[in-house]
Amino acid sequence: MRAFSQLLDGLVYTRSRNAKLALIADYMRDAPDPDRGWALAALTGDLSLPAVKSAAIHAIVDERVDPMLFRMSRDYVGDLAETVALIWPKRIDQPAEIDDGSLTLSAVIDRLSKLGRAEAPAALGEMLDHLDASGRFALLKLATGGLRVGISARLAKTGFAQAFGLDVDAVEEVWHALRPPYAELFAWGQGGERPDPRGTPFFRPFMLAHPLEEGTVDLADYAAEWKWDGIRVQIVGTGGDVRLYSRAGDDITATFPDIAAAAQGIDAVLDGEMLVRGEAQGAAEHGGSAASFNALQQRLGRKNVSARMLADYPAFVRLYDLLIEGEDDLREQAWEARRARLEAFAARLDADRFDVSAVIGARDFEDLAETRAGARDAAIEGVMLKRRDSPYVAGRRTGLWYKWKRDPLTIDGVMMYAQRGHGKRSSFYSDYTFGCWSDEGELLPVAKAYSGFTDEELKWLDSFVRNNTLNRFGPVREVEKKLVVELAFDSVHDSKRHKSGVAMRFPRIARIRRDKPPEEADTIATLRKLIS
Ligand SMILES: Nc1ncnc2c1ncn2[C@@H]1O[C@H](COP(=O)(O)OP(=O)(O)OP(=O)(O)O)[C@@H](O)[C@H]1O
Repeated sequence: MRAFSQLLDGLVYTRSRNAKLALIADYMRDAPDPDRGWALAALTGDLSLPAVKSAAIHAIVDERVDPMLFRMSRDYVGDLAETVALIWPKRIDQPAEIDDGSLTLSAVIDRLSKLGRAEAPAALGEMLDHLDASGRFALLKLATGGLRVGISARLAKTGFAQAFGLDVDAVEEVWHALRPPYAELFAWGQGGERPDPRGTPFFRPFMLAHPLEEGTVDLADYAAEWKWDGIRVQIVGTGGDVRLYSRAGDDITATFPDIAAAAQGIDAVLDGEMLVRGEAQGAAEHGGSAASFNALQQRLGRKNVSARMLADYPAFVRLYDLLIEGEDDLREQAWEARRARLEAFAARLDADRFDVSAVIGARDFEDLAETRAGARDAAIEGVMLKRRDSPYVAGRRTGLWYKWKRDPLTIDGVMMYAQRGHGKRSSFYSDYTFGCWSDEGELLPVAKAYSGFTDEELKWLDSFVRNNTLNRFGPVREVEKKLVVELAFDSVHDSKRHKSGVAMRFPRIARIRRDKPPEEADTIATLRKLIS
């Protein structure tokens, strides 16, 4: 437990990605089994323990900690686990160094996984008594579920891979077939056999695209498809089971039971875009019948999907690649060959739930550019270009796939609030909230933007904020409503969370409009007209 808690401490206090990786790799190399496997599960978010409710922690706190001290520290520290770890009192009969190293991470996990609700406070109290402050922090983080120490699952896997000289994508490939504490994975790292995930539906890392910055491609070498505005999904069917994986490799089968059911029985790995049926604005001309991202968003992140949801927002997948069919791994083959196999395969699937992303017919690049410029379908984000002879490779490989996004939408907003940034920007007011005018003539926030300006402009914006502050509340400054900025964004949607009723996707600053008076900034009504 001591080594694990030191690792968490290190991760909390380290900003640099490489330093974090080194900490994880060192730990993975040196810690004993099965502790390091449990640690890996905790770091990747794959450890599922019955979370101890914060009520249980409050119960032990009431019993053991001075309430005044708790309240003050909580206000100061914020996080419950961190607060309790800090102020937990030692008993008088205890030696100064409580954590003698005998309490292992595995023992803690075992204990937590069997903990009943009634016994939780006493058992936690007893464990806390045996740990130092870092250990207590680690224990309480594990107990409350979710470490939140600023690392992603991918970073944890990369650290593991680095420790044993493995390729992280190769680790990703077998990951979903294994369960914590990943004995087979560590055996592989130490020179053993690569775990064989056959018979288990498991995720393969996705092929990604580079932006087509400038220049053109020859359409004799590249095929063009629309870039659909949904979420990437991999459908894996083996041994009668079907799993759906997101871009990050998360299992999203439970969120899309309609798709999983329709894919039942396939023996293949398919790649495509999850969308929701509907007629997005202008859809018909491009094979359409997809709603905008707004509709899909209603389905995302849900575990228990009601029948109503399924009926109101029916999902379907627009397929664009076939990685594996039966025993045939097609990834080494050319895109064109895979595409032919995909079309034949998809013809056997339920047409309500699956279609194939059409190849855009264009005479040449200019013709394609014209078609792209004229595309009004709100479910389209731009164009994808795929080299006809390219294999399917994980990650972004120059020259194989390009994304060529549509020009962004723009609107003029007025700066309302500003906050300091992070890291290199922590001494600048670099994070801004912008508003547009309501029908009643009130300025309402519509977007937060922190990018799109040069270093020079940042300095200018920072001093604008400092010289035009009306009020301060906490870290936020309210500024005089007089600076107009042109905001670029990818799309705009209805939003119940914002008073303005709208939310933008990927807003950024396109231009500072010092020439424009705030009264002439755009209205929310204008913004609403751009809702897709
Ligand atoms: N026809 C298509 N072929 C491949 N990818 C597509 C297609 N239509 C939409 N996409 C989406 O585009 C993404 C490819 O772009 P990229 O590799 O840059 O990923 P990204 O970082 O998610 O990009 P972005 O944030 O620009 O959508 C895929 O992850 C996928 O979700």
